[in-house]
Amino acid sequence: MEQPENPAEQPIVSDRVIINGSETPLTLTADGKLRMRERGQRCLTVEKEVLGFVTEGSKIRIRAVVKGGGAGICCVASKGALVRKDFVFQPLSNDSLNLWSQKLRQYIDSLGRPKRLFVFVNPFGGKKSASKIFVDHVKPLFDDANVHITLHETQYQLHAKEVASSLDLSKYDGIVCVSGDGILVEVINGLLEREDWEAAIKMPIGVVPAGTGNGMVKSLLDSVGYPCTAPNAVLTIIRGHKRSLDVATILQRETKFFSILMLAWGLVADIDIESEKYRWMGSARIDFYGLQRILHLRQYNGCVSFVPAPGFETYGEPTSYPNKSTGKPDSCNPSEEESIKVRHHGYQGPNIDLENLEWRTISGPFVSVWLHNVPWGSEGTLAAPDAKFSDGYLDLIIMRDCPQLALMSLMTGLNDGSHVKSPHVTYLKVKAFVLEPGPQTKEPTKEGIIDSDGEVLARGKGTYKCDQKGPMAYDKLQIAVHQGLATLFSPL
Ligand SMILES: Nc1ncnc2c1ncn2[C@@H]1O[C@H](COP(=O)(O)OP(=O)(O)OP(=O)(O)O)[C@@H](O)[C@H]1O
Repeated sequence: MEQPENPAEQPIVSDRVIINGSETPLTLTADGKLRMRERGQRCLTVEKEVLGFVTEGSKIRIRAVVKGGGAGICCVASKGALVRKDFVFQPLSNDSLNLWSQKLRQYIDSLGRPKRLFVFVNPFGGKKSASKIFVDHVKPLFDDANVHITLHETQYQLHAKEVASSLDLSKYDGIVCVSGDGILVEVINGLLEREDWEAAIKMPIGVVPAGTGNGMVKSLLDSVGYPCTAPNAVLTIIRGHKRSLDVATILQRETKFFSILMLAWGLVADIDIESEKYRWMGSARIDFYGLQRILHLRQYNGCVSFVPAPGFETYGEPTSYPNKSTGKPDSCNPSEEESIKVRHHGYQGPNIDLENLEWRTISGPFVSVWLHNVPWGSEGTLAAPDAKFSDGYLDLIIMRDCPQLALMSLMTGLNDGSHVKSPHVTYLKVKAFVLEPGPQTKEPTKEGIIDSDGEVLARGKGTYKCDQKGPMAYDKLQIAVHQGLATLFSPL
């Protein structure tokens, strides 16, 4: 037989086997291609298409996912629905069976895929469909890939954070959240409050979309053109590729919160949080309440300061570090038990000398101030089209003023990211940020809401449900980014 010149195409094992009753050559090459000649040449890319395999007596069953439609399984395109398909072959001898089994195992093991996963399922997230998604998609695919899973259903708010803060991580190769972004944020915060946070935060985390806001998994899958579906998310985790993710530390005096998605103040926060009173409308509540907010547009006094990323140094006016005195007492400080007090054993935020950086400032009034770590805020909101997972910067989207009609068309541009091109929008990247929120311009007795990753951080005076204080006061807060601190399972 002619030997290929390319070392990647060298056979690891090659033998005649029986497929569908006929004897045929089967080869596994060093580049992980499984080539079979059964009614024409066929080829499976192990890395992409093979979930796992089992030996059944004298046969080997390969569990794979291939592009739907049957034909052309060679080199499956990255887009398009994948379907589960088994390929069964029978080696001609016991020695051959053992060799195939050994070489396939070795090849799959060399891919560094996770074998033991801790899986959170939030049965109450989104449309309460996480348990069904787990049974229909998550468990079957992990079983096919021989991944051992430890299931944990969250029973109350902050349960996932509590578990992540004390979990024996040596038993797992990753943590999976079958949920929305809320559980993912809890897990990150739980890992970072551990004494061993430096090792703990390296634990890869996967997300399977099952919430209302699935911005992180949408951002991951969309970055390679995959639709945001549960099977695509599970396949991503099985394949075991990883990427790092920036983590932003939001700090206000004694209180901190670790954010991986966004921070909003003004219009976006008001729509997100105040529209909760229309929850009975389903997802239409955002459009309905958004329109109301635009028709009765609010502007907020205040000021934002930031350390711009290279290339954005001309935005705003120069200023000095605006958060030198963080110890000042505050009359509207939240109660003890509501505060996320600084924990001296956990992660304390990035080690950046903020005082000696070049700060710039923009003064209000503002319609909206929005910071984003990843492109998608939810499955339908491409909030920050240029955001990168681990560039060490947050994308800052500011709107100071905007005519109502322009604002309406701008809001519809949120689903394709075109809003950032509007002349009413300032779009830049920052390394650190200080927000000094003020009251509404037309109603100075009323303040606003600050929202991060779906959590209300602060509710100012006269806001919706302002008797329920958030963990922070409606006052100056600081954000600094730690480049690539967390790790996610990612398609590439
Ligand atoms: N058993 C439970 N009952 C009530 N709330 C829970 C439970 N388990 C988790 N939670 C809370 O549900 C919140 C939302 O979780 P999840 O990430 O699944 O969805 P989401 O898209 O962020 O939010 P939404 O609830 O709007 O779907 C989390 O903040 C979490 O603390």
